[in-house]
Amino acid sequence: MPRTSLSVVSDSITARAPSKVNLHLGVGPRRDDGYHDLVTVFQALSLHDDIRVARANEMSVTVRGEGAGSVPTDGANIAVRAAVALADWAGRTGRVSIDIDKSIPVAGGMAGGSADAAGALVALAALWKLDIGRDDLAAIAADLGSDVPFALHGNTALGTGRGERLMQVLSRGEFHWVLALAREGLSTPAVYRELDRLRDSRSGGVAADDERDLLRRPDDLMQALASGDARAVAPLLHNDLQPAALSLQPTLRRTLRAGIDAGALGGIVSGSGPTCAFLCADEISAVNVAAELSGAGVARSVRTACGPAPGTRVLGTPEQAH
Ligand SMILES: C[C@](O)(CO)[C@H](O)COP(=O)(O)OP(=O)(O)OC[C@H]1O[C@@H](n2ccc(N)nc2=O)[C@H](O)[C@@H]1O
Ligand SMILES: Nc1ncnc2c1ncn2[C@@H]1O[C@H](COP(=O)(O)OP(=O)(O)OP(=O)(O)O)[C@@H](O)[C@H]1O
Repeated sequence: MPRTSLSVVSDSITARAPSKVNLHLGVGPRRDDGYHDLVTVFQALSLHDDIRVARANEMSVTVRGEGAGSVPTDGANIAVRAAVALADWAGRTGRVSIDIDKSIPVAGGMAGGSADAAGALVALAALWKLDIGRDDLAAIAADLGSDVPFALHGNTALGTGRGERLMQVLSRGEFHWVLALAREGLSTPAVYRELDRLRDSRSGGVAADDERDLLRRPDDLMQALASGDARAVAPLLHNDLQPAALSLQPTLRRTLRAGIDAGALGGIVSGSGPTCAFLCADEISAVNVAAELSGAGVARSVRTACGPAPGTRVLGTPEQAH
């Protein structure tokens, strides 16, 4: 009988978790708890991390790949926090090894840590054969971080609250992206703080009317996504955090300009940045834009990716792992 991965995975399970870009990110004023209400449209991208878990004598985590040197390998790693939270829910000890293979840039605004948390949750739920419903898993995910529920969900979704409340958005076809990875990361709380500072310095804060505008649902964008027309989507890309990210890393302006000059339909800072995401007309255009951006020297490295990608899932066969 051929050896299937299910026999392999009785000892270890690997989950694949997507990155994300926010096609629209409307940010309300700072709340009393320090968070900001959002209205955001997430799209999951094919750039992913793989998270492998196995039974062990004690909890451990290793990280390799993109930016591995700057990721903690102790209890501060969000995948470890996810394992502890799921073990608590299940009333068991969390003695597992977690091995993370990163492709998602660290502190890049593409929810890399959130992907690792989602990957640990899904892989461990399978390893421990937990009978856990989608809602309980989403609640644990939301406690770990605002982007973690979307990393579980994948595809394209409207996020509200702090980004953890999700509704599926209809998106037709495939969108082709080029990602320009920056040399230095940006801290998410620092970017939100910079947005508050810019707003306070300009107008003394956010007025009630502005607040309604900031948190308006982007219906035009949602229609464009349903039509599958990248040319209609591109001019509707919007990120309220972009001015704050540009204020903290002014060289990103040059990156955004270079992507448009190279032929992208539109470009945006991804989430809290500093990764810049460029939407292209098709796969060939994306390859050309990526080549030109690489040559322009405005990024540490350049990748192509497709969206929407599925949510975090267990890799069932060895073939699927490629
Ligand atoms: C920028 C985005 O990636 C857009 O999807 C997310 O809003 C960030 O989500 P995340 O990294 O999962 O963030 P969390 O771990 O929940 O929060 C980190 C910090 O970001 C800020 N934060 C995050 C989410 C939110 N809706 N408002 C905030 O102000 C807060 O300072 C918070 O302490
Ligand atoms: N598994 C992990 N992967 C990456 N970073 C981690 C991980 N665990 C903890 N961290 C810490 O979290 C910080 C933020 O990393 P992350 O890659 O999630 O940022 P991000 O992609 O900008 O987040 P987001 O897009 O959700 O705001 C890192 O600087 C790192 O110290």
